[in-house]
This record gives sequence, structure tokens and C-alpha cells, in this order.
Amino acid sequence: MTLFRKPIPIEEALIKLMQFPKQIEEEYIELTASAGRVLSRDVYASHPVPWFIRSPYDGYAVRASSTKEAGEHNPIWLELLGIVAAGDVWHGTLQEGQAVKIMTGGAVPDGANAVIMRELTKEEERDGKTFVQLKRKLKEGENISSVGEDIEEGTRLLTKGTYINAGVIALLATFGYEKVPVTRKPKVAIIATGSELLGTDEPLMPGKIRNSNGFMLYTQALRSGAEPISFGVVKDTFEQTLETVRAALKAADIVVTTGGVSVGDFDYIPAVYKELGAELLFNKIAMRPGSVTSAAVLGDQLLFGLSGNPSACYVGFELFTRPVIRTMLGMENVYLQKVEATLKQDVLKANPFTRFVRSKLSFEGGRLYVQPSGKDKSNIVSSLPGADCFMVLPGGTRGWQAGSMVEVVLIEGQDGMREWK
Ligand SMILES: Nc1nc2c(c(=O)[nH]1)N[C@H]1C(S)=C(S)[C@@H](COP(=O)(O)OP(=O)(O)OC[C@H]3O[C@@H](n4cnc5c(N)ncnc54)[C@H](O)[C@@H]3O)O[C@H]1N2
Ligand code: MOO
Ligand SMILES: [Mg+2]
Repeated sequence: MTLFRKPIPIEEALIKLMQFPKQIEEEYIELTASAGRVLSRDVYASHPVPWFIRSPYDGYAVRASSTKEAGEHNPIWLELLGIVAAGDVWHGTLQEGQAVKIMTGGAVPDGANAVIMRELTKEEERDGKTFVQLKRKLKEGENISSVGEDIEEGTRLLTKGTYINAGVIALLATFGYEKVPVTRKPKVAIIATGSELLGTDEPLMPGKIRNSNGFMLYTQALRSGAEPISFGVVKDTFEQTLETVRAALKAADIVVTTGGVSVGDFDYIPAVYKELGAELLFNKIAMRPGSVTSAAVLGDQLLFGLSGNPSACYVGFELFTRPVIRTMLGMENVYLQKVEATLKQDVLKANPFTRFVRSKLSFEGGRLYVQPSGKDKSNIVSSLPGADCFMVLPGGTRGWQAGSMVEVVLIEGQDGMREWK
């Protein structure tokens, strides 16, 4: 086994990787179940919104021309013919000198072209008839929600690849989508490798630690839009690792392992890739943490060999596995969103490789600040709970001082970038 591995830049690793993922098939699911999923088709407006003329206020529908004499010192009286609640329709055509009482959301009667708010009027009974008093002129179209005011018929409202949030759900409901076309969630098998790993239900024993990466990756897979399938923990033996990876390839679209990927005697992931006949795409990246992040392709399936070190594993998933999952979901802006922020404290340790420091953003005085969310070492787990971004510190010999502008990639949001630059 050759121990030397040549690190490649992140951009190069992504180019190699991103030749492979293909969008997977769609399925139709209940509207309420579609939150957090991704649309597999464009959505067009099958009718205008509103599709009939509506009143935006509780008030009276009138003909604007009937009010032209009205003024503060010249009240006019219109005859009240009826009432329209939201959901009702008033049958008939409103004439000059007439009014119909209308509630917010009610259909404005034919012949009416303006609405006056209730607070500006008063009603009076005279000779068995009801009249409504106005002291102001109305313009044609005043306080009217016209047909298509919100959405014109035929407009493309949503494109395939859109993440379904509450606003998207509202739009889909508006157009009567009982079932929603979404991309099936890519299945991501998660295997934690390591003879030292205990379950959460096991007591600590000498030399052993609990498997945290398996659960962490499960949650990262969920966040990225995938369906995680846990394959638990495998001992560091070639046979068990191979067998579990084989089973995972049968059950999932993507296989993610953590640990066993470096140059240790019991790091079997490189040998497993070889045995399977998978083509190795890379096994060393010029970044920290996660320099050992590896990937291979077998047929149309990708295998990710993420580091066993918790922070390195976390970063490796977000930078490399997530964009693959997002591409399979048919999304367009698959790379983590980059922004700039002001460094809140000195980060003086320099490194020849680009670093992704687990960090936390804050707003102060309208300015975006960033600071590390804990210790910056690959084997650290305690910096992860507070991390909502990675600070990107390009490789070099110098450290960074408080007040400098730094690049930050966001890990909690749904927005992304089309290219990794
Ligand atoms: N001689 C060298 N040694 C190492 C190198 C190197 O280049 N030359 N690289 C170091 C770097 S960088 C990393 S990162 C790690 C990567 O190691 P592996 O990916 O092979 O992972 P393991 O050796 O299996 O485990 C590393 C570390 O993480 C702990 N671990 C593993 N799995 C889990 C889990 N599921 N939950 C929590 N913690 C886990 C494991 O106990 C080890 O402490 O290699 C360096 N070594
Ligand atoms: O590749 Mo190891 O990255 O330090 O974290
Ligand atoms: Mg190792």
C-alpha cells in the first residue's frame, strides 16, 4: 500500500464528483406531507388569483359614479339592497344610487366598481328602506381586488427543484394541488466503522467511545433532503466492512461511511473500494478538517468515505455529499451559500490548507459577525452544536485578526449557489 496521497483542491474534487449524480424519479405525495421536499415539476397558474373581483374590506360596494357629488359637507345617501358575506354571491346588477353591504373577501357585485370602508359610513332606516351615507368621493377601482391582481393566469409560479416551504405550500393549495409532484428522496446509507464504537445504550468501557458520527450523519442527511438508512456500526475488519458496504449499495442510492479511510492498519475503506471494483475519485483534499475525505463511484452509485474524526466528518458531508444529494433532488443551487462577515475575534493559527472553521454568526449594529463555535480541531465534537456556518480561511502562513472580512458558508439554510467559487 502506498501511504502517500496527493491532496487535490476542493474545486477539483467537486468537478470529479459532480459528473455522476442524476436526478431521481418523481412521486406524488399529499400536500401536507410535501413540506421540506423538492418540486419535480414547474407549477403554472391554472387560473388568475383572485379569480373573481373581491372586496379587501368590510364595507359597501358602490358605483364610483354615484359618489361624485359626495363630500365632507355634502353627504349623499345610497339605497342598500343587500349583503354579501365572504363565500356568497349577490345576484343582480348594481345601479346608480345603490349600494350592497360587503364583507372582506366577498365577491363584488356586477355593476359595482368601488368599495368604501364601513368606518366611513353610516346606515339609516327610512320608510322601510335602508340607506347608507357617504361623505367622500370614490374613484373607479378604489378598494377593489381585481382579477389577477395577485397572479395572472398562465404565469410560471414555481420551477422544478424548488424547496417546498410554507409559502410554496400556500401557493400549491391555492391551485388545488391535493397531491404534489416531488423528487423521491435519495436514499443515503450510513455506516459507522470502528471497533472502538459503542451504541448510545452501552456503558463506556476502556478504549471505547460512543458512535456519534452515525447519528450526526443521519441528521445531516435529513437536513440535506435525503432519506437516511442507518447500517449501524461495523467492526474494523475487512470482511465485515465489505459485507456491510455491499448490503448498503443494494439498499441505497449513496453509501456514506465514516472512519477507516486513512492509512491505519485497520482502515479498510480503501481496500473495500478496491475489492468492489469501484473507481476512486479522490482520497485526499487540500482542506482542514476532512483532508482524508474520499469518494468512489461504482456503476451509477457514489460512495463517500468520510473521516472518523467528528468535525472532519461533518464538514466532509456538507461540502461533498450534500451537493450530490441536492443534484439528485433536481435542485439547481446545490452548493452551500457563501456570504461575507466580520471576524469577531482573532483566529491566529495558520495552516497551509484551506480551513473550514465551525462557526456561529451574529448580527450587531446591522453588521454580520462570525466567530468560531468552539475549538478548531478535527477530533472535536463540542464545536458542532453551536455551528451555523463554516468560516473559510484560505491556506497561507498568516492568521486572521478580529475585524477582517472573511468568507462564510451557511449550513442551516435552503438557499445555495449554482457554482462553488
Ligand atoms: N499517519 C497518519 N495518520 C493520520 C492521518 C495521516 O494523514 N497520516 N490523517 C489524520 C486525519 S487528518 C484524520 S481526519 C484521521 C482520519 O482517520 P479515519 O478517517 O481513518 O478514521 P478512524 O481512524 O477510523 O477514526 C479517527 C478518529 O475518529 C474516531 N471516530 C471514528 N468513528 C467515529 C464515530 N462514528 N463517532 C465518533 N468518533 C469516531 C475514532 O475513534 C478516532 O479517534 O486520521 C488521522 N491520522
Ligand atoms: O482530514 Mo483530518 O482532516 O484533520 O481532519
Ligand atoms: Mg484511521
